[in-house]
Amino acid sequence: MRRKIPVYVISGFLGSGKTTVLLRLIQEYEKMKKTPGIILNELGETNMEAHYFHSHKIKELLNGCICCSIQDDLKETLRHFSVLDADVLFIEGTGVANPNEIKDLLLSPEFLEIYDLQSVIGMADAGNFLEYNSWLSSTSQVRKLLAEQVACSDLLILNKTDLVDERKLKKIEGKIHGMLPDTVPVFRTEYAKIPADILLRKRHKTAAHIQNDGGGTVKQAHHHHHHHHSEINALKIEARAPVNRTLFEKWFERLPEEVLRAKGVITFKGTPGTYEFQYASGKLSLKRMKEPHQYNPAMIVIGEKLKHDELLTSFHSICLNAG
Ligand SMILES: Nc1nc2c(ncn2[C@@H]2O[C@H](COP(=O)(O)OP(=O)(O)OP(=O)(O)O)[C@@H](O)[C@H]2O)c(=O)[nH]1
Repeated sequence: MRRKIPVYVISGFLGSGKTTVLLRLIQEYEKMKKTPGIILNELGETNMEAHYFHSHKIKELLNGCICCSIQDDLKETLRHFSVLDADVLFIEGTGVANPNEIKDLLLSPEFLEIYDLQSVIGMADAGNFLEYNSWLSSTSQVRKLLAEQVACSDLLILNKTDLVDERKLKKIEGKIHGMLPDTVPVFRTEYAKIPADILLRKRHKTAAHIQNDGGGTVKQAHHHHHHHHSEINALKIEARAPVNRTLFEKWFERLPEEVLRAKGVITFKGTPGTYEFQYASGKLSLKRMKEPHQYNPAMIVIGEKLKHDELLTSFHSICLNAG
């Protein structure tokens, strides 16, 4: 019989550090001379981070969430990966995915024969955790989603600890412990730096999630899952010409609060090269790209009840027409 493929599921809210930890997981497997397979799911229609993964066995599932609208695509992809020569499979859901759905699929009779779920690695963003959990500054949709993502973790990484002080970290840990069983370890990290043996350990106890019907066949436990992200969506904005850098940065400072995340690739007037950028935890970071790439400058903006027309108009007028 073929050896089961170990699988890690990476979960966590928008911008919490899932891709950062995924790149660490890939590195660890490459050190062991093993070939990782990756399933990457994005809410937006384009993956603006494809250059991180160009030499890997990767399947991108775009424009929807594998926990609901494109779950059939995930099933198809899992069938396809099972015949490929990958030593391990990493699944990164969108920042609004309910990881229970992915977990249940992996534990269903069809995939239980092929895959061996090692761990659901949950990422929490210390920079935003209290705000996203507060009824004063967040919606019930976001709060429920966060709680579900945390509760489903086999390992919880409290990331971005550089963005908050010790007092706040203790408060966040208190909340997280209240959402998790005592057996689930919580680790503080910056840029998801965590020892490999802690990260890669098999933590998922499959038996806890399945029932044996006594006749030798394994039945999936029945969960009632909820989708808490119907109002969180993505918008692609193309930058048809190089933009004024100062105005570009100002545009991010003035974004409406419903914008939770953005990422993309941009060129600036009077500056050579192409820049990749990330907007997460309310902060914009820019980095000049070293390698040649295949992108037309554009960004994916993600948020709750985004006003598409307003964002498009403001971006085009501020960035393209002025300066
Ligand atoms: N300050 C700080 N920034 C971090 C840390 N970890 C990751 N980041 C940055 O936060 C941004 C988002 O990180 P990602 O790893 O892309 O987050 P993600 O969860 O994959 O984001 P989504 O694409 O929204 O799902 C990037 O600019 C990272 O470099 C950290 O510990 N501290």
